[in-house]
Amino acid sequence: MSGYILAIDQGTTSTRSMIFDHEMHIVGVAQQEFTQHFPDSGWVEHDADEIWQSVVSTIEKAIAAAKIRMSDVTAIGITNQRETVVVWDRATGKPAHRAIVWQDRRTARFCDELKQKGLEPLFTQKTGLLLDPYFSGTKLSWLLKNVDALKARAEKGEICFGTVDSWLIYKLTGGKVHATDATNASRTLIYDIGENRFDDELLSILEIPRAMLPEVKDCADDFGITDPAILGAAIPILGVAGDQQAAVIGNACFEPGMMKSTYGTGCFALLNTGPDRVASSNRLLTTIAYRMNGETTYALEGSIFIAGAAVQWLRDQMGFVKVASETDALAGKADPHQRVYLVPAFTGLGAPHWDADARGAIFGLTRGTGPAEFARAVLESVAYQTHDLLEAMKKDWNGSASRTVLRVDGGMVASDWTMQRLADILAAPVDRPVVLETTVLGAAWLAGSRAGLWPDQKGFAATWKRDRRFEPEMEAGEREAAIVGWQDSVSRCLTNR
Ligand SMILES: Nc1ncnc2c1ncn2[C@@H]1O[C@H](COP(=O)(O)OP(=O)(O)O)[C@@H](O)[C@H]1O
Ligand SMILES: O=P(O)(O)OC[C@H](O)CO
Repeated sequence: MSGYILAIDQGTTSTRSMIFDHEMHIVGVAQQEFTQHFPDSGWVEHDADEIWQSVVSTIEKAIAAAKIRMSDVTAIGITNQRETVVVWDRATGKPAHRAIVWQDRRTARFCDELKQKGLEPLFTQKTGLLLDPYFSGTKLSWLLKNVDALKARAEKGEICFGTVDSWLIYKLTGGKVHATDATNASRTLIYDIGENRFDDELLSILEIPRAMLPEVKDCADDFGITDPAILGAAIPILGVAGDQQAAVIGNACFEPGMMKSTYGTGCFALLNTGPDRVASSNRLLTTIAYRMNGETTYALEGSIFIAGAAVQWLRDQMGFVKVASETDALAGKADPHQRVYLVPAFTGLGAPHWDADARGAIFGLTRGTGPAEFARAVLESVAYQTHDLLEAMKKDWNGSASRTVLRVDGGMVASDWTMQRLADILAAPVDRPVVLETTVLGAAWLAGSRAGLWPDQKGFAATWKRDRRFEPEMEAGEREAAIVGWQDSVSRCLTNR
């Protein structure tokens, strides 16, 4: 059977479009970075129009690279940076403000105020999230309070709110569809993940008009048809998921107890808990892993804000390496007798600490410490942070996570040294798949299976292939001492103890 799938991965720093053939092989790729705006300390914004242009341009280039025509594409899947807030004029499609990015901390004080009013348990019980600026709700509330006339216009239905997926669906369909999927909705802080609907009580607390919200659909669903005036063909959009959830799907973590961890800019570990909505007692998030055929599958999530970004810091700010891949060999040369720890709290700490005011620090420096020890500390910090997440997951989920093999993906898993250290620190095997582009594969599978072109869930899971399993090799005493040193370092950085 012929027919191609176009998958769009709209990430935090770049947009990627990929064309897959009917055998699920990648036959065309295009990637484009776009501008990061930092208008104030802790603020991060994107130009939604620039994002849209990057999507159109990478689609065209990917189509050209695959040597096909747009009309050869059977269906489109979209995956995206989550939580980022876009508001636009329903009639003209013009953004009403720059998008406020998930990393933006401007609503930290507002979150504190809501916590002081004792509202966090209510938000957590309904949304599975915490009152942290990371999520969309308080950012949207900020826009409604600070952009002239926005609230009045939103109440009249003239303004649309959406995460980046909604924005792209709206643009691709020529303004005909204002929708999102359940995974993206589950990150907004206004969506009740048990009832599967936006919640009036939370909307009222955050003063968000219902008239501006998108329709929420399953991940494999009908999200409209592209406007031929834009891409030259009318193609159905059949799959949508937030990028970390798409990685769960792409890594075929369909069974309860299966877990993936993605190492890109940040690191996000998700444990499939099946139809059970597990409430965390250890500051993890409860979120929607996917919703298919109206049935919700939940996950426990641990979110780490800085993973590969620390490697970029080593390269760009410290100048210790020229390219990220050099860190692998450099870390291997580090003096085994020095115990140097980097706590990469550059933008605060995420799970399980949720300390927006914590800042990074390095411990254990000696006269002999050099670039190799820094490189090792950077790569190890990823392993230690994952360890902390998994410990929290074990406590939350009857110890079952301890029996799980971790499936990994993302740019950083190319580093063998990091993957070996991860297995050592976790004292558990780590499986690296052949296809590292699991996020985009997940979005493609949602669309491809809905189109009847790709295998069903079981058939797709059977195609997952391991590139390499990293088995733990570190001696138990050494591991325990290393973890104690890490935990001591983290405790010295926390401001919310
Ligand atoms: N060989 C490597 N060793 C360590 N880190 C790497 C390596 N290759 C890429 N990275 C890191 O991985 C990140 C890129 O991964 P990617 O999955 O593309 O991220 P994102 O989707 O968040 O932009 C960068 O932060 C980069 O520093
Ligand atoms: O775009 P990424 O890969 O950095 O992922 C961002 C996450 O979705 C934020 O929650």
